[in-house]
Amino acid sequence: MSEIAERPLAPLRIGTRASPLALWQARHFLSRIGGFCPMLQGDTAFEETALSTAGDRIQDRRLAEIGGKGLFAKEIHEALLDGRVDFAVHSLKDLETELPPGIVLACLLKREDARDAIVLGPDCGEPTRGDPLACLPHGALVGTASVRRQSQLLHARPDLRVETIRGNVQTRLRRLREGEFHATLLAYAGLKRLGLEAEAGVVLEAEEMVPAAGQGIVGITVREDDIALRELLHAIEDPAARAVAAAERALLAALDGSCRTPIGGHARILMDGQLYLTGLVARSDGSFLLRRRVSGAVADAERIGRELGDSLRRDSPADVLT
Ligand SMILES: NCc1[nH]cc(CCC(=O)O)c1CC(=O)O
Repeated sequence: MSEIAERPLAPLRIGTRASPLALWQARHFLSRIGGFCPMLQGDTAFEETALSTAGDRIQDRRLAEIGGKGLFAKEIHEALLDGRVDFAVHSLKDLETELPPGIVLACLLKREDARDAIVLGPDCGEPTRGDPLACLPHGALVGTASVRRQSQLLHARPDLRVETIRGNVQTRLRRLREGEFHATLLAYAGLKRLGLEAEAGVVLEAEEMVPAAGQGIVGITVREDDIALRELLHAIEDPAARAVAAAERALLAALDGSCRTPIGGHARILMDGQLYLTGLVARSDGSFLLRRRVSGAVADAERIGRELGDSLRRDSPADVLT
């Protein structure tokens, strides 16, 4: 056994990004684990390390331009592998599908609402019943850095204009209030966790705006050889979150799009016990959009995801998935 593997269980060192949302998620996880394991309750059980990542430092460009999701996790993976932290808490949607050797996704927490919400600025209409996008005036400027949200918006409403806006949730809301944009789209899960759900003007159904794979799920990574911690984390994992995440992440991996490809993936387990997976591939400008829904046994989640990904890939024009 390595030195790292022989350390006592407490204090556990937790690695997280420094944003308010990341810190909320880290503390939420700590309360879950403390509730399960009395030895890990209270302030002395954990040490929190807020890690600054390249994704957080570079704020003026689209993620797609600067290298995508890996930017958030790279420094966190390194801290894990060096033994500076024992586990790391992530928004699953920001975590690449293929983790570096030696790191495993040991635990997924129960999913928060996976839908996207429209946050309306001062110049927008009131949300109405019926068409959820009707609150956006003709030609409205929508701020988002997500090609997935952009493509689906423009497909439904070609009159809209989209401009890149990044930064954490609070920064985006401030810029919206200052009148830089008519509206922005954010994950409803993030708003709820920050106590900002009242900001959501309209919550879009997953069929209207297919969420990102893993949206609303918090995932915990650990070193592969940390068997004791993996067992503990396995015990608090939400099996439904594991199944839907497996389907959505297999879909994403099979599509193998670049980080510039708009891809959506959303799975649910319904009352009949079956897993339903919606996948989406689009062109950023909305001129092509393909959405497909399949279902199957929960135990086959990964295969369902892979097969849907393959089928979407087969039926998409060559320029979309390059
Ligand atoms: N890419 C940033 C990010 N990563 C996770 C969330 C929200 C929380 C979640 O999806 O679990 C957000 C903010 C957003 O997309 O509005």
